[in-house]
Amino acid sequence: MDPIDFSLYLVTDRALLPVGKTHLETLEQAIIGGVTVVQIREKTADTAEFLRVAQESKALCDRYNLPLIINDRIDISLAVGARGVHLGQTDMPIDIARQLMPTGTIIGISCNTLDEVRRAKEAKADYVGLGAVWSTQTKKLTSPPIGVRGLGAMLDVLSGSNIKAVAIGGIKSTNLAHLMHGSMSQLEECLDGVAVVSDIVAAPDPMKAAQRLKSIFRASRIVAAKRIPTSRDDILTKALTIMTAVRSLNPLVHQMTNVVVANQSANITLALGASPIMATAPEEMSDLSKISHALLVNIGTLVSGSLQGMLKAGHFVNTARNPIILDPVGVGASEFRKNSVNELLNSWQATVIKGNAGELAALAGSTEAESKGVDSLGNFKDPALFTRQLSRKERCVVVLTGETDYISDGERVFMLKNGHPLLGSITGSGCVLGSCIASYCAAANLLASDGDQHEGRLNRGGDFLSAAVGAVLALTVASELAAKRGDVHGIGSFLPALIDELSTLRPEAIRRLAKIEEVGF
Ligand SMILES: Cc1ncc(COP(=O)(O)OP(=O)(O)O)c(N)n1
Ligand SMILES: Cc1ncsc1CCOP(=O)(O)O
Repeated sequence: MDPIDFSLYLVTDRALLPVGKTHLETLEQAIIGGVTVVQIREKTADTAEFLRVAQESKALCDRYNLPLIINDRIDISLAVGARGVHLGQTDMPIDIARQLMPTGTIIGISCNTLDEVRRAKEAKADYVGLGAVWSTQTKKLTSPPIGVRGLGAMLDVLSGSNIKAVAIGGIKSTNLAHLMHGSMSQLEECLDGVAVVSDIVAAPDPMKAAQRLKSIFRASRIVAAKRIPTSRDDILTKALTIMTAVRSLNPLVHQMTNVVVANQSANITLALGASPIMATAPEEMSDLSKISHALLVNIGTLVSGSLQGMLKAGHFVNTARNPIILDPVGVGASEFRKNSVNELLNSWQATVIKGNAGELAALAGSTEAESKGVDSLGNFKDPALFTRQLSRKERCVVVLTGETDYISDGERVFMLKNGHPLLGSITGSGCVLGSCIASYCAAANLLASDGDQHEGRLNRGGDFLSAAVGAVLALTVASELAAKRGDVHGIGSFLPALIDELSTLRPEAIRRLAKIEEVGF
């Protein structure tokens, strides 16, 4: 028998059908739209009704040569000759189900924890349904959603096995690209498919809904496979091209930052040649995402209201395919900050995460480097390796700041040694670096060709590694030039001099002064 294509797995729910639509017409429309496998899920029907729905659905699926799976009930699956059964953790164990079902029957199981995934692997399930990823109106959840990052950890457990993995719970065309990008395993294995209920079943046009999901799924898998090779000199040249583009394109950089640094962040952004807009109200996030070119999210003085704005803003910015820079300031200082960053990263995909050793350790759940409030105490034994691993885990560029800065896209790691002690002595130097990275990423994204696979993208495919390198070089080289000036006598006179130096900084100065090396492994 042909292997099942799990790409777009429709799970039915007749209770969600719009008024006037029948189960069979919706199912047929969804199949025409591109569903690749169907599961009949009947949680309240009695046996006779479940059997009738299953038989009718099987006849329809046969007409389109599509595999049918039955939720929970081995007897109904056998009765209609379905291709398989989907079991829950408290249903029939997989080994007994195998004995009862004909050879070749597909057996899937729902998994909500890493242990459940490990057990499904041992029991040789054919596939696992991982979730719920996000909250959903379709089912009353008994445990919290696992989020895209939880999914990635589950895919790590399945690495190297033949078990297929589909995600389920709250999946819609508006969050599918983020799901596909953010959930990849450390070895870059993607989900085999997505199981969807309401986004198709409750849609006014189930055919269009299925088409849209399918096209985003396909595009996301192609985008995931792409890589841009870059050498040390290449990256410097690209970083300087982006620096020039910031001035010529004058991107609008939306910054949701903390109250301590808002003013200097706005001035530094202007000095680079970009334009700042500092706004936090959730009500204006949709409008701002249409006019801005990048978003900076800095949690330095986070309150519940601003978190809501950040959650919304990120969602709209991913949809607009613009970059998001996350600065998890002092994330290790409180449970509120930790939970908030977790929620942010499960709600949208960051393009760059920047932080000091203490912050990035807290974000990664490592105890190697500790923090005192927003300051870092100590560093990692191998900062380059840590940066690369975090970048792979979070599926974005990571900038680890310190006396030496490390920047990685999960493949390569660059080590940058520019800067002056005065930069570390003013408040918010890390935060203004976030503004620089956001401005450079905005320009890099504008420079990128949009590509044809745009539906699967969370940005235009800009070179964000070079952008981050360029931004760090701009700020640190400018700090060296500012510190040398005769009118700088301490931190009070340093900040305006830094802003001046940034506004006149030229690519040639960076090329001459840059201390950048690629770290080999
Ligand atoms: C593919 C897929 N994954 C998960 C489920 C959840 O099924 P459900 O019957 O609602 O719950 P459990 O009893 O399995 O936890 C599904 N139907 N399909
Ligand atoms: C059956 C199931 N299992 C986990 S979440 C869920 C419901 C998913 O429905 P929707 O796709 O409408 O969020």
